[in-house]
Amino acid sequence: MAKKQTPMMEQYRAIRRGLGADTILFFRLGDFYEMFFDDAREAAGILDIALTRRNGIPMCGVPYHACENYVSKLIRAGKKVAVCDQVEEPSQGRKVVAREITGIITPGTVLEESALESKRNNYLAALIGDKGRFGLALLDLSTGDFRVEESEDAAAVRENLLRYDPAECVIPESDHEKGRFSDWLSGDGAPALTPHEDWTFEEDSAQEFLTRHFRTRGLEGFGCADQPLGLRAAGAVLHYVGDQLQRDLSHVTRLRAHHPGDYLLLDETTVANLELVAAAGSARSGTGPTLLKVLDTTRTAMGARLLRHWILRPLRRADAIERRLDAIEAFRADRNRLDAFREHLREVKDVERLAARLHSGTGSPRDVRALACSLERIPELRALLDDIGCAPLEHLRDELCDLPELRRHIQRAIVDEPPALLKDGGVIREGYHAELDELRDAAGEGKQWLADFQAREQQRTGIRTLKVRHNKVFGYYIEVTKSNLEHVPDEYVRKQTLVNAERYITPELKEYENRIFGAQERSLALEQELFAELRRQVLEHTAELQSTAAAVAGLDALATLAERSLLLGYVRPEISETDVLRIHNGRHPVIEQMPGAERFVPNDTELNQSSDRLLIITGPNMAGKSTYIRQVALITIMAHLGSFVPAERAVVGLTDRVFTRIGASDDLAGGRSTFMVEMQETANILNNATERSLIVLDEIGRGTSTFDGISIAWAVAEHLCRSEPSGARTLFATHYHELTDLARTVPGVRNYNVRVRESGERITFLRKIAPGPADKSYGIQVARLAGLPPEVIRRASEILENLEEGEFAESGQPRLARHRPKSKREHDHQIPLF
Ligand SMILES: Nc1ncnc2c1ncn2[C@@H]1O[C@H](COP(=O)(O)OP(=O)(O)OP(=O)(O)O)[C@@H](O)[C@H]1O
Repeated sequence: MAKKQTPMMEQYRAIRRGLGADTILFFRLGDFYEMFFDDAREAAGILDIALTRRNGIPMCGVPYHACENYVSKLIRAGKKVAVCDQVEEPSQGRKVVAREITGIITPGTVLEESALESKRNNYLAALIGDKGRFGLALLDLSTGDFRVEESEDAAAVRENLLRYDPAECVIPESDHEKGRFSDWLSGDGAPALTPHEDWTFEEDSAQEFLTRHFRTRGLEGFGCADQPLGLRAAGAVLHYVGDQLQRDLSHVTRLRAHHPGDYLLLDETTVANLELVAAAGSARSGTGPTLLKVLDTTRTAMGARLLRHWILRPLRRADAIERRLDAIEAFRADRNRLDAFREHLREVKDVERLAARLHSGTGSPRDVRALACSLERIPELRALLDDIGCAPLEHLRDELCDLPELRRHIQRAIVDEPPALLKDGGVIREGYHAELDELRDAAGEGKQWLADFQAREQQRTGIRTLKVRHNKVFGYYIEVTKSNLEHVPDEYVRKQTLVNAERYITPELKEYENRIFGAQERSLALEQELFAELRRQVLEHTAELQSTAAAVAGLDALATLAERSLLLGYVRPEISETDVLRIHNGRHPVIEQMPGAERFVPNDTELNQSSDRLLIITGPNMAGKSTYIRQVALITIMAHLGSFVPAERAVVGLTDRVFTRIGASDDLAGGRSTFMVEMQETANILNNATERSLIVLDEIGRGTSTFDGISIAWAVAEHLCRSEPSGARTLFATHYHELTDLARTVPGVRNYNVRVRESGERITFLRKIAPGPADKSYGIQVARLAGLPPEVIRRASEILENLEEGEFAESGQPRLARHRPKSKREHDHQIPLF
């Protein structure tokens, strides 16, 4: 386009040039934020708004007063939004009004309520790798949660990063250029990537940023001394958020060190396979049943976030697990107390995010009011824990602060139901501030005066339809319809002529108008001042509010687990330092809750390293093999997160990782076939399992030819049992009956089958696990149950018989075409290979 640019477009381009391709520039023009060029094309699609053209330039826009929802939508789509405002009043003679970027909102730093999910954290991550070690920092700006961890185990760091599911990840610029970490941070639901200057990740810079932020002399007090890389990542986070984005960080008061060894590691596949927080095939917040859904009856958003976190990061230290179990036990001991406690929790709002919003300056009068209402519940919560006699709960109780003076102050200051926006006024309660009351009286009297004035003028002029009205241009005026014009007094000053009426003012009216407006304006300004002061007072208590929020979250999660355990019939697991996993009458926590499902049949499990190391589970299709092996994994995970478990008794040895290889799924987008995915997952397990791991394998080798499949499955099973130091405890569900022979040759292998009862052509699923291999597959019976047409079933039976009788052609292929006389048995044994 050879057209000369307008000065405004030049200004736009100059500002846009400084921003990355993943950022959309909101450019303020009058009452709109406009987007141009590629920004406009992309945003119009995401926001579902019209894309137009002016002078050939693609553009779209959103009204400035409603921009929050649009920003939230873009952020949820993984975009960053730079807001560019006019920073001076337009004046004559100026070609273009000055504009500047006044804020950048990114997926990892957004605080707008509409962009956040109340029941999950919103993390900004930073990642750095150096000399074979990796450091990770995670900040949830919406709550103030800030943590670091470090490890030389790249896979563990990657898995942990994914567990936190960050919305955005900061990495050093040079790593980004080299494409480092790209395989960690790509794919569906991957975080927005933010390359950030290398020097901010250096040790010296990190030291400076962290000590400056936390106002400490050194970093020793954080207990992160052994995590220099974690601290470097944390430094970069502080620089990015505080210095580059200029966001308030004063509510980030703690940095916590996490040691990957303290947690049971769950990889991405396992989290998905076991449907811990999202149902199979569903997006991030899918709708199907999950473990989280069964367990989450939390009463507060803080509790919900914590419980989710516990499920994704179960513990690995017995003392920490026992503390949670003790707390649940104590809650369970008194059902009335538990119910009352949970009832009070209902009234506690999201104190953590309220405090963060107030820090960022976006907190509304309703937020402050909600804070006071929440604080009001604290004394009752504390009282309910007074004689509970359980150290972990007493510890949490002592962290609860009700800040009575602050609470009373807020209640005195703010009306019961404040408006959403401060600028609407009516936020501060009557009687709180004498001057405000006077101003409001003056404004109120003014309004009364207007009513009286109208009545008086009607009377005086005899014009019954005379009205005192108001608009933005003239302020207050008197309106008289055309038919009454002859009665208009001389002192009325005409301001405007309409088709049917004339508009007038009088000096008296104007004088009162000034009084009313003056009083209204001053009272609004005063309200804002008073509110700002109140907010300052709230912020002085940030530390107490945060510790209260953390304690409420913990208490809510524990009380929830107690309530669930009572309602769903769970027992306290016995945590063992040994390698045993012994479950008596265990159940699948999710399947047993499915509405309309058959009554769940409980089953036992015995796994240990010495004698029952690898269980081969055979049985017909649909018998319940997958359900059984998942249930064992889920019970193990539940015990580690400190929950009671669905069983009559469970002894759970401490476990370092749970691996799963379940089902077949193509990764078409990633260009990997079913079999390739399966083998890569298996390789990951064989390479990383330790003698402390639990492995759940469902149908290995199904994605290839039968003989290849059996051979691979056999070798994998042998390897798992034999190789040292691995020898993880394994559950192996399979249709390959050949594998049951492993029990004869490899020590530690045990056969189990899921029993069915056969009566004639019918089979009944008993859902019971019994020692020994299954005798046959019943594939055809299950196919009949599924409704395959009778002729297909008949023909399959026939082919099966041919196969069983060794009807092979010289080529080695079964003579499938051969038909048998009708009188022959139609349904019989399948060869185990089927
Ligand atoms: N112990 C049980 N009690 C009650 N119902 C069960 C039990 N185990 C499984 N089921 C039900 O049986 C269905 C089939 O179970 P599952 O998928 O585990 O079978 P499978 O043996 O793995 O089958 P396939 O070999 O075809 O994959 C489940 O969806 C569940 O509803």
